[in-house]
Amino acid sequence: MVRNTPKIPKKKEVCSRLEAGSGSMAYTAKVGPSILSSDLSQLGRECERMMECGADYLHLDVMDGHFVPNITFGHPMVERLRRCIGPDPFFDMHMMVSRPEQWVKPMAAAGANQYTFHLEATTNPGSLIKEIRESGMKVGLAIKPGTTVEELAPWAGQIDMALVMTVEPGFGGQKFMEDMMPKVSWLRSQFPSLDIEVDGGVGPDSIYRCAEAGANMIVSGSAVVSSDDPRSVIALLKNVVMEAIQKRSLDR
Ligand SMILES: O=C(CO)[C@@H](O)[C@H](O)COP(=O)(O)O
Ligand SMILES: [Fe+2]
Repeated sequence: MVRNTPKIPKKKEVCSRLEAGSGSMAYTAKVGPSILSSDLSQLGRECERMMECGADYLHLDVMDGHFVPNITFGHPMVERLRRCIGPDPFFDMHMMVSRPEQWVKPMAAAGANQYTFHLEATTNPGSLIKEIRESGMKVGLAIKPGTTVEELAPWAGQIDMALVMTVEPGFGGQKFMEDMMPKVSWLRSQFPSLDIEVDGGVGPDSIYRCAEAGANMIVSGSAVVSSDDPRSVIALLKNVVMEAIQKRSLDR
């Protein structure tokens, strides 16, 4: 797919943009359960349960049966969920869809907070980023395991979050791909203030590698949702990431 790419921004440019935007260079540890593995007939209740157990945000997986071989839900469900759960929980929409441009406005109207699209799904990331921002949402940019991090880098100065997939998108409950960690480390070294999310097979066994590599936004589906004690799993994931962030700041 031919993509219109800008030059890779220098570290300093990204930092000053983020400093200007947020007043701080610090990124924080956040855990966002993916509700894909939960009982979707009880979506509202499941989301409330996750927030009560200490989730920082909710990661909502939208699949269109075309970009990935699975179907979940779309903006009408998100709108209902927003009404049911209230204005506070942050909705990170993971848009595994072939035409991400199509759903920006409907998702914004439905109450989404962040629109994370796949780089592989568009020929014009720049105009999509602009449109998402103009719709009042934060911008996330995701890459599948086969996409290099260098392809994402030119956009890093314009996005709020980079999502490094640690499984092939489409299904929950898959095995964590440790060989994606160099992508996270590279992004963290080049863009020290960027929010970096990992998604797929992340749980108590794999969190140490994610945290050490530099991920700070942790999506966890089956490990959290299917646990007898989701509160403890969320707390563990968050603590491991917080400690890694602290260590990194002391090493600087
Ligand atoms: O986007 C996806 C899968 O495509 C993820 O959000 C998964 O749903 C996470 O679930 P686990 O792999 O943690 O079970
Ligand atoms: Fe996801």
